[in-house]
Amino acid sequence: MTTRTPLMAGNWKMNLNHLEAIAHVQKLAFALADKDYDAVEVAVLAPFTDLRSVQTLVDGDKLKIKYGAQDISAHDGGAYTGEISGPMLAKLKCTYVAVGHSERRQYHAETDAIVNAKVKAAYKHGLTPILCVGEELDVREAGNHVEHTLAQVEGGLKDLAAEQAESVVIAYEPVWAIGTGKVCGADDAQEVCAAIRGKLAELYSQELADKVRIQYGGSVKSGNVAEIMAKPDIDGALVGGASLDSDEFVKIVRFRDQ
Ligand SMILES: O=C(CO)COP(=O)(O)O
Repeated sequence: MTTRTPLMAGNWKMNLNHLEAIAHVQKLAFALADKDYDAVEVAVLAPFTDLRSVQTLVDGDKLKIKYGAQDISAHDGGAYTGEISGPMLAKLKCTYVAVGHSERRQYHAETDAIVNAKVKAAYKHGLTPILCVGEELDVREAGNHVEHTLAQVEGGLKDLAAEQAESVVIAYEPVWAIGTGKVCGADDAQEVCAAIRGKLAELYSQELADKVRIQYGGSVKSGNVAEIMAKPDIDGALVGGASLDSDEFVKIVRFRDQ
């Protein structure tokens, strides 16, 4: 049985300017410094305009906090107004990049083919994609949530070699639980996360599936994180709203202390 280090990542979405980002990361670093948090990996997914400031702080103070972006262009460079490329993110030493977040799928019409191209762009430039998947409410109500989510996993990883896929992070984020306060029950989240691991075993191997970290995201808070993290196939959380409050995010990172 492989041991997977939990990954607790804050997705700031379109919040915190670069000055607020510096203050926020400083608070996180201070609050996490008094105790060894090696057992949990902590990351922030910041707006593009914050990344240089976050990099300077993390490098300068040798912080263990990892950082990354919330999107990546499928293209390496050129006439793509408003886009940010993999080489640009790599130059800023980003570790992670979220790909296929439901808000990108919904508001920017990202299809599985686009998401797949972005996953490949991330690997091409040494970034680890956090591939976001999950169903809308009507899909869950129709009982098709597992099938729908697994199709997104398969589409996102299409033609990806095992050497790459073994380091992917998959975030299961049921759309109806995002920003709504409606957390998916821990057993329901486990059901889908276990199915995702099963799909990875089918696509690659059980050994690879056992290595991949699968996060849950959707209204995660300090009050529900321990129950979610107790599930065998859930290896971390992708936290939106609650990651903007440094005290609350620190409590989430320290879910084991509860
Ligand atoms: O979308 C999310 C993280 O990517 C979840 O957002 P909330 O934690 O605000 O529900």
